[in-house]
Amino acid sequence: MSSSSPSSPHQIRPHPTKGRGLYATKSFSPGDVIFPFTPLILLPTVSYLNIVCSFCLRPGNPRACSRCHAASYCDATCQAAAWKAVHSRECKVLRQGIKGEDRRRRLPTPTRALIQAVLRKEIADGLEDLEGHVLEKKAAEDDEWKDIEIMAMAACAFSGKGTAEEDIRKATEMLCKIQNNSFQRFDSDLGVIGLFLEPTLAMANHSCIPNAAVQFIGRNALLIAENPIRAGDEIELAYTFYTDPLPKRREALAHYKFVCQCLRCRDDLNVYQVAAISPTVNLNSQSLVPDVSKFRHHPATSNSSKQSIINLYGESADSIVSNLAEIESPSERRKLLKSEYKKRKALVEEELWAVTPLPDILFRISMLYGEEGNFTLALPVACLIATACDPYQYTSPFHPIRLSGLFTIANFITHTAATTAFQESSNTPVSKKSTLEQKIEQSLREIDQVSLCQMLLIMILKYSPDKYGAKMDIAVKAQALLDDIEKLAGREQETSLIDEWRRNPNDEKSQAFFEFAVVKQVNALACLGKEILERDFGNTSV
Ligand SMILES: C[S@@+](CC[C@H](N)C(=O)[O-])C[C@H]1O[C@@H](n2cnc3c(N)ncnc32)[C@H](O)[C@@H]1O
Repeated sequence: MSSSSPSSPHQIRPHPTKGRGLYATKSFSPGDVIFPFTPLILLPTVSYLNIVCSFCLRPGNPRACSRCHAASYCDATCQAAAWKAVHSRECKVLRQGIKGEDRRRRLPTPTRALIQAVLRKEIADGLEDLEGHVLEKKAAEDDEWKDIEIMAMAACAFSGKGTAEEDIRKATEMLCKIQNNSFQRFDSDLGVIGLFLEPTLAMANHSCIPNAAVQFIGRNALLIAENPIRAGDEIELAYTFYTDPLPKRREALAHYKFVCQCLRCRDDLNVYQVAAISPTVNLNSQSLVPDVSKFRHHPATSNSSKQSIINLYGESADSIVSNLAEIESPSERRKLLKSEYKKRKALVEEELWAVTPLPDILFRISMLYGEEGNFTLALPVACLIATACDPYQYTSPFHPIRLSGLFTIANFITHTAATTAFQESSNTPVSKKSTLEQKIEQSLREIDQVSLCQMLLIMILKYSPDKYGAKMDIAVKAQALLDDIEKLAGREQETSLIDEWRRNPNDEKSQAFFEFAVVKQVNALACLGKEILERDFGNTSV
């Protein structure tokens, strides 16, 4: 573990109850990059070995190493860098002693990480001081320990460094440390694509109300402030989905061998109660949240009947997400989503949209409409997520999921704008008999969709971290779309208003413009999203 220099923005110190902890040595505002970390170990997970570069983890069409076929690279630069870092030794090992490419590819990710640690002294040294809870895990003698032993034996056998009792003991110890201190390397499009370990970053302890988060750019992990952090504050991250209900969080944290004592856990606070006390609520004045003052007084913060409904119907989205991943047919996925949505009818009726698993169900529904090319339905559901789910789950407008929500809306608008803007605008009012689709199309025709899309993309850039933002996937995608929009002719008036808002967002005129052009329109679409859900997923017919 690198010791912190006097100018370092973070410092490792003993913590009274959590071992050691990572502390800030200066203050940070939400969205600030505290520090960029370069990995000691970085590996794609098995299922992504052919999809992401084994060195920088960027998705694409990487070419497999012609010797071992068990690592792939974007280009010669990444391949050369990986070769120097670890692959020259790993490649030999992955080639030797086992026949058949498929088996090599299927070595579990922790075993491959362990092989790297066994082969390279620098990696083993980097793991030395980390907490692995080895004795507790060994004493449990459960399936987890049996798996650890099997993986350790496999890594020793593969690496050819000896399979004596002492070698295996050392390997189990390193594996426990790898497991207890790794991060899941997340990609905004693909989800979890790899394993990332850096010993100083690994000093950050867990909280279900974290004040910082990790975002990845290529090989590096950026530690980003989510809440205001003062010099001397402990920097805390979430090791698990902090919007899951308490029992599920406890289960997920059990293998880290501690019971979380944060306020969310201690008082079993619901998502609205945590949002109400968040120090970042006031930053939402330039966001899709229509009335920031109401935020702190959501009915579910005090109404006991709403709280009981949350306790009864709130649950983790894990099984829904994994069941959906198994189903290829969109119509079968629709059936499953319908049955899951209906099970949470009580949450819907009480408008408790931010309670897990409802946001995940809505997200999948919106993606399904998108996949089916039904963007007029996908867009309002995405607007509902961005206004009624995301701001409560992630109160900081800098949070990557908030940015991703903005991008999803902007992306759907590029489709709806193309289809609705050029249709003849009908002067006949929308009668009660009009289908919901007609009503939405009519609403879309009344919106300046291009300006809305442009402003959402500008918001993404504004909320991306200053120095590194331009390299983040989401900011790169937003900038590319923005460049296309800026090429459109005949938008001088709109462009001048948007430029003025961009320069002086807090100016009264700019605020009114933002309220009208963005907040009002997205929230109106979100209301239509509720009607869509009721019609397609809430009724009784399948
Ligand atoms: C990634 S390490 C964090 C650094 C660790 N505190 C150390 O001294 O090495 C994870 C371990 O830290 C401890 N830990 C993390 N968060 C904690 C919390 N909220 N309460 C108690 N212990 C915690 C647990 O022992 C856990 O297995």
